[in-house]
Amino acid sequence: MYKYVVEGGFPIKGTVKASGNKNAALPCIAAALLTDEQVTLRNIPDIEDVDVMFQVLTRLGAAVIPGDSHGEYHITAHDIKTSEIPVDLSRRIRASILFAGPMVARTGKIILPPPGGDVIGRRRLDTHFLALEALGARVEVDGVFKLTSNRLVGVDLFLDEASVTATENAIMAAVLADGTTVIENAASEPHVQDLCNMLNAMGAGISGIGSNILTIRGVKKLGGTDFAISADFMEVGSFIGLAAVTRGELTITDAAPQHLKMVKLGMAKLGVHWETEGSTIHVPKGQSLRVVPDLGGMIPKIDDAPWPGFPPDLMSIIITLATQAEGTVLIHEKMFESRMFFVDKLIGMGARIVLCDPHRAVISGPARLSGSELVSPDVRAGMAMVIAALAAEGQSIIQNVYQIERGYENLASRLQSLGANIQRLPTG
Ligand SMILES: CC(=O)N[C@H]1[C@@H](OP(=O)(O)OP(=O)(O)OC[C@H]2O[C@@H](n3ccc(=O)[nH]c3=O)[C@H](O)[C@@H]2O)O[C@H](CO)[C@@H](O)[C@@H]1O
Ligand SMILES: C=C(OP(=O)(O)O)C(=O)O
Repeated sequence: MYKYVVEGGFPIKGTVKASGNKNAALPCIAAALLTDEQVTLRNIPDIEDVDVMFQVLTRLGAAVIPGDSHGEYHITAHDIKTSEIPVDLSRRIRASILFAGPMVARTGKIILPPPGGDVIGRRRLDTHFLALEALGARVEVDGVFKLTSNRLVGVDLFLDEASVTATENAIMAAVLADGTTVIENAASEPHVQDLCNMLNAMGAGISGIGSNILTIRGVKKLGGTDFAISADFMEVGSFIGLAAVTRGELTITDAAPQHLKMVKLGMAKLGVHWETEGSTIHVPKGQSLRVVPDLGGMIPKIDDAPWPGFPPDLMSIIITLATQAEGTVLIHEKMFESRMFFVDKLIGMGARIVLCDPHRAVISGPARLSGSELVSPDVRAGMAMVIAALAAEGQSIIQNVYQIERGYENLASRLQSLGANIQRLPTG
């Protein structure tokens, strides 16, 4: 168990390379189960969630061998020895649900203890099972989820919500089904697109990638591939937020700016700007953060939505940013029920926030923040606390950093290389 000890109040400065997208790496790792040939994945981030996914793959019988370069892994799922996902691993991450689609498609069976993950509200799994049932899987729920199937058959699916991981599970089952599947109201985030592109490189027949209607022509067999994960736009957005609140100067390379169009619009409402050159983003120093009112001087709103809307995983970051911007803004988190509760910690540091209900907060800034004792409830609130601590005067101690490091690669050392005063120390 580790904690961060942070001395705030200093601008960050330097260059950082964006890591691979966690939410793309996780389904792509699970998708390696869909073939008995070798799959090489590149740009896989070195984070806790990936480590757990690899442990599950290994327990299922796959070989996972690190390659020569950072983030490169060779995975071969030649023989799958068991259909049971170990309970200790399943409950550590939400993404363990991503084994459902590939295991049912490849072996016709999975026994999956309830997945774990962030404490950000009820996280329904209904869409996953409705989709897999429609494709021909039998679902039994008895403490664990047991899915079995003799044959998956292509079907027309209209998802009851554009769930990211449910779409990914449906895709991974449909690629090996008999016939054609059409998924309407599909999620289309960059990570869903990465998964589809990887599967097509393995021989799958997916069209409509990037839209909310996917057509999947089932094939008999998939082969190996060599595929690079795209940049983590949640990490990039977090680093931009950090540079802006500390009035620092930051260059982010390999940042996939094409994934940040709505983030740019959202952050511009708080006066944050950056420049783009190719795949590099440059955040200029000393930005004056100021809320830009809507027409007629009205209070603006920043709200999240499925892609291409403002990403829910950056709401905690933008809340912290808003505490440092002059003016008033409404933040409306529509997708998760409990993601906003961490704002009481920011209020404790001096932020001026009215939490209207679990989904809406009115924030007036700028507020002077003071260092505090904090516990990270989830990966993004944890990162938001790190950002607040680096903007605050004095020392903060952040506990439960496991919940941050499951999504941010080598965070403390990368922040140190940007001049941040942050130490990662054992608790106790
Ligand atoms: C491993 C992974 O990829 N995790 C991501 C994935 O989780 P995950 O796939 O679990 O999230 P879902 O897309 O299923 O749903 C997220 C939340 O949004 C709500 N919802 C969803 C779709 C919709 O049209 N309307 C709506 O309100 C759901 O009820 C739920 O509360 O997508 C989430 C939403 O981008 C991200 O926060 C997670 O980081
Ligand atoms: C909620 C998140 O992750 P997960 O779905 O893996 O819990 C996140 O990345 O913000």
